[in-house]
Amino acid sequence: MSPQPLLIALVSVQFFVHALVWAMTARMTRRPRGVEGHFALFWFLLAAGLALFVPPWDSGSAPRNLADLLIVAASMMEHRGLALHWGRRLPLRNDALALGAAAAVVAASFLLDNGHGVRVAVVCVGCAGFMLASVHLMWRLGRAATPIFAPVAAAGYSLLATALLVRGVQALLIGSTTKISIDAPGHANIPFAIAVLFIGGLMNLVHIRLVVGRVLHRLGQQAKTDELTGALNRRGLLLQLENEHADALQGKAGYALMMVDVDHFKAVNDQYGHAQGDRVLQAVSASLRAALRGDDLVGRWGGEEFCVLLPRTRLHDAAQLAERVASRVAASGPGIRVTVSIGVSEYGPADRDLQAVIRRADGALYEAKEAGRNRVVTAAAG
Ligand SMILES: Nc1nc2c(ncn2[C@@H]2O[C@H](COP(=O)(O)OP(=O)(O)OP(=O)(O)O)[C@@H](O)[C@H]2O)c(=O)[nH]1
Repeated sequence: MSPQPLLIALVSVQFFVHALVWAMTARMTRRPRGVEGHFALFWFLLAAGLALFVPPWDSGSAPRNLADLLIVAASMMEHRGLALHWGRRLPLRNDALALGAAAAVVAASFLLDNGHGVRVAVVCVGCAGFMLASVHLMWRLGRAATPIFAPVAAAGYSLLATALLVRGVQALLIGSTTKISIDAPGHANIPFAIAVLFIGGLMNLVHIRLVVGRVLHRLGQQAKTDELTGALNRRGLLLQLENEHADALQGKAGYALMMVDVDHFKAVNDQYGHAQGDRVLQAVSASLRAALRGDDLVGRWGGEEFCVLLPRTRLHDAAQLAERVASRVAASGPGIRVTVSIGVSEYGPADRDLQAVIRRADGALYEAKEAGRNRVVTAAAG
């Protein structure tokens, strides 16, 4: 056996292993139709396509036509996976049409015995087309989330697509006399097989980077979000507060804080039950967000207490916003009506640490409760 089929067999086994790993990932994440499932299918189709090149059949035989189609279908699955990653749901019809067109050309070349050149051109142009569509996605949608990775991956895919297009045109022009392809009969093109292995490894790295990045991003979001209300949790809001405070200490614009506490919430729970209480908390959180401005951040501070960060806001304006919040909550919903008490404070130049600003808002909230609830109390910076 010449080293060529052996090398192709090794590359194919390697790609089957990639397929297995992605299939396991899709199973673990329960996303068989998600990005992971698409990548599993991509690697499987590619590995199966390559496996068909291993036996030393003559170029133009049916298995090789099938291999070409499998490789084009693999590119389609990869493109669909990448599109899903960036939140695009592609109409399957378009891809099926592209694949159908490729199948028709391959079948025609097979029936007319037009041989090697046309088939190679179909594979190259088909794969390059899907790759260029992926480049478009990476550039348009991926850059915002990963400003370095997406352009680098897009550049890599563009290079590969260009090489494939050049090869496709060349195969058409030179026809079956070309000796570059892995299935050129009797031709041991070891560097080509090694290049396929190497490029495959890089593509798998792209897939791993995308999926791991997304999982980490989702975990990061979950760690900062309150599950019940969808607002930031205490940790998430504290991180933002610390940033805002650090900016204020460096002389940038100050900020104001609101501590918002639902009045007599224990009575709501006692009277209507915990589940209804939960719904009231969700409604209060939604009212807070609806009453505030785009930059303001709402966090659930604990239990039935919310904290709101108002960047670049002075005490007077914060107090007006707090009145708006209180009336919005009191007027909200056809369900159980509740009121809130609000303590407001602002950053002052003497506040070396964030806790001082929080303590003042807490103190003002306590005063609002003491004064009879359903009101706003402000605490000026010392
Ligand atoms: N349903 C529900 N209740 C909660 C949750 N977290 C805390 N609570 C309840 O919120 C209530 C808070 O009661 P208190 O601290 O006495 O305050 P309050 O009844 O609102 O009285 P004031 O604040 O003084 O007006 C307790 O009964 C807690 O069990 C939650 O996630 N869901």
